[in-house]
Amino acid sequence: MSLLVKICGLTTPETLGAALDAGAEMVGFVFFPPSPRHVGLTAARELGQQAKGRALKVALTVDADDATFENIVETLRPDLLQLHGRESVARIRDLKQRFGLPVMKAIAVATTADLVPLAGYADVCDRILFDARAPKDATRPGGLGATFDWHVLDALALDRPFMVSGGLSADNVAEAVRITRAGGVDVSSGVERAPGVKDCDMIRNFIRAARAAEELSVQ
Ligand SMILES: O=C(O)c1ccccc1N[C@@H]1O[C@H](COP(=O)(O)O)[C@@H](O)[C@H]1O
Repeated sequence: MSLLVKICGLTTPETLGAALDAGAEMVGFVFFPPSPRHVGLTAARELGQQAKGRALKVALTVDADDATFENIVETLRPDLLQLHGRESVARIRDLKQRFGLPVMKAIAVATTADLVPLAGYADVCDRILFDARAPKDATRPGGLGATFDWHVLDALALDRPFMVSGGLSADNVAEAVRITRAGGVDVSSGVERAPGVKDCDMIRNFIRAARAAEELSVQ
């Protein structure tokens, strides 16, 4: 199966256009006010219209309430909800029932102990995202450009599609795919000039590097 590439934290028509033109399968929009990539609802509506039918639109939230989800669903019309907080299995079940959308749960990883809750989440989620665990004093649980030890996933047995993220860039994406055997990769900081400032060339380079990794892995 081909590798899915997700470019996350897009905030402008130009950078979204670069991701779409370069063939990203998923484009992510961050709805988390403390993030430098946070998008308001008006921008989300416009970016959503631009991406419609060209890539899956992913709404990233962190422990959001129902009213926030209602606004996001109404404006962005997401194809996938990425839950990047401490959402419980019960909360995810409720969200899936309420909005009828597939869910990708982010699991914060530093050691193999972080994989313990996975079984419960795998039961209810459509996809899992393994991301680097943020430091305790971080202002956000992701989007920090930090990697984790990909070998933590060595013994992974998961009956759900999964992606990896955390500090990926054009320079390390091939190695991340080789070690984790992930079906998808997700990047934000690694295609930015400064936090929240995406760079079109870096987006294109990342997607090119991910495609090269894909070719190596099928040989
Ligand atoms: O991007 C953010 O600001 C963000 C905020 C809150 C939760 C997650 C966030 N980003 C996601 O984190 C991973 C890894 O990002 P990076 O490539 O290391 O910068 C990715 O899924 C981002 O979309």
